[in-house]
Amino acid sequence: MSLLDALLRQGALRAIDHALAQSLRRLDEGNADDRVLVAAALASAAVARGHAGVDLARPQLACEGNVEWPDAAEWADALRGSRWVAQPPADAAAGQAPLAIENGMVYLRRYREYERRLASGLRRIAAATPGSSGVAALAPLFATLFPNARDGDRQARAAALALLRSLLLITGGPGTGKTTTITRVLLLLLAQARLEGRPLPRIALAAPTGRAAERVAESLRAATEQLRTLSGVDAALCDALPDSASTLHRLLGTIPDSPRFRHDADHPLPLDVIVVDEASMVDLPLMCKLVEAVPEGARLILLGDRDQLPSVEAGDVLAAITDAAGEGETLPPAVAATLAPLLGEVQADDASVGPLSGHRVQLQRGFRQSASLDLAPLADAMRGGDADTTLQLLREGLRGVRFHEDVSDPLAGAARETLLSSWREMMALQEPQLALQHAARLRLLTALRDGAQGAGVLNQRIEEALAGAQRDPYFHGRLLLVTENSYRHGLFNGDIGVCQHDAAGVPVAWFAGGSEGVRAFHPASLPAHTGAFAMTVHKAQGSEFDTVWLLLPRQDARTLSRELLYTAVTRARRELHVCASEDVLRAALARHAARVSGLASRLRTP
Ligand SMILES: Nc1ncnc2c1ncn2[C@@H]1O[C@H](COP(=O)(O)OP(=O)(O)OP(=O)(O)O)[C@@H](O)[C@H]1O
Repeated sequence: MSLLDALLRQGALRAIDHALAQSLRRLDEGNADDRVLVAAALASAAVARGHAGVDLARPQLACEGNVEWPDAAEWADALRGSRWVAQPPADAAAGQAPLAIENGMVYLRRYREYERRLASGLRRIAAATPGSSGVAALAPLFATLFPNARDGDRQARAAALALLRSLLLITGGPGTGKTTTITRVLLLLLAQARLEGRPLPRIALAAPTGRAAERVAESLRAATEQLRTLSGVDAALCDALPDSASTLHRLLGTIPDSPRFRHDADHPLPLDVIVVDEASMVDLPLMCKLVEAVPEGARLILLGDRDQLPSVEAGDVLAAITDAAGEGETLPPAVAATLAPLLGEVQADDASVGPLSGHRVQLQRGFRQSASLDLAPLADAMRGGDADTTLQLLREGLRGVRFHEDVSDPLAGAARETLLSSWREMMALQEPQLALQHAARLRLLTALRDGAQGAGVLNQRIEEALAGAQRDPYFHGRLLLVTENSYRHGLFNGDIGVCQHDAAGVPVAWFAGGSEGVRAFHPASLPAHTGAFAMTVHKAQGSEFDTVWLLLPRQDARTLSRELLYTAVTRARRELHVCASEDVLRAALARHAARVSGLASRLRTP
């Protein structure tokens, strides 16, 4: 039996992966090399698992078939001999063949092109260097904004570097001050333009989801209010800071029924500074399209936490870019000299390892300390995959963290009433705004979408417990999660709403936003949505809740990883409950959600 047929029989391939291989087989009139067909099916399967392509040395990452895989070198030779497989030089387009092979990876042509175009776009932006002549003149304002600049303050380093870089990555965990820093960067750029008599830069702030956009805008407004309290900061410049953020899709301008956007390389964004928050959630195609739409001479600043889950779609783009940019511990000597009026003496060396080195600053100190939750040691242990420390911390107890060891159903037993009573409180509210605020208090997060411990079943059980088996599908107090973007409604994947019945008993779905703070929709007119009392960790990315209950599955599952755990626990603001067994925690922490991608190596090439 051929390898392709064996994989199909084992159910290891999706119908669509198999269909691609079959179409090549038919075109070759039955003479096709089985290894080429399997590579085609795996390249397609790989994308569905978030990889840019299939690594021939690690095919099991794309598909879990129980087969003997071909030797990687011989497999690559067979592919190079096929008319279906292009072997383009690194910087050249792949031509018309449906597959491309490069550095031991086989790609569907489109994804190889996204990767190549993204790498070339990022190198283009990184290579443009804004003038450094006005830097010293900013020293007084800089010292006001960053009083600890000369003591190695990372936020100050990031802000200073932003003045000299067109491409900058500011990475850091929750509460390390990414938004605070970017607000000050934007103020400095406005002040610089003012000092030099130039028009003020046109600035846009964007995020991959509507919820993440709302959150960053909220933090930016708070950071701006803080700036107004500093003496020496011009209120007119504060007024010129952005006070809203949009989704990346909206920024780029969706075209109905088209994967293209209104803004692209031929119609670049009419902007000078583009800031993208939660960049870890941006996938390969979207990041490629964004970067191509950045006009010549404009700045692109990416903010994110590289230890969080990568995007659901093909990518892990932020991780690849940060890998290529290096740790950013030191500055190149010329940059350090230029920034000396702002930062004092900074460690410098010229161990430049590629076009992106010196374009990243990692913020390290967490500022959002909660009096009730001591999360940092646990988040650090999970991020590093340290299972012993994680278990020890969970068992010994940290402030605000409870470990429900071996509990696999928080809706049974002692926890049930704790969870339900909070939601019942929300159901008793009549004010949509208050109910939406209450909704952010508690969330049950699960690693799985399907099955008994999946978000779907958990929601059904919670809804039944709250409103009965014969419940109105839009009962008063039901939480809703939007699962697709709808520009018509202004509702986006990940938005949370609450149903309430008006005085006449008519159900209305309320969402945050609009001039009044809340917007009303008829439930029947909503875009695709589900219940939201429980949700997957993936869907919770970009949101925070006062109390998080994290449920891990009874058995290890492929979706579990240290990134998933880290993302889940860092959603909690005040209280975290973890329901898991030791075995599953260990298995999850041993796994990386890393994605196969050639982007980092493309970005290291000068
Ligand atoms: N240098 C600082 N000194 C004191 N407080 C700070 C400093 N930087 C940030 N903060 C405070 O820490 C909190 C978190 O900051 P901020 O929202 O900028 O972090 P973030 O990294 O953007 O967080 P998120 O994880 O939500 O994206 C805010 O309350 C902010 O005022």
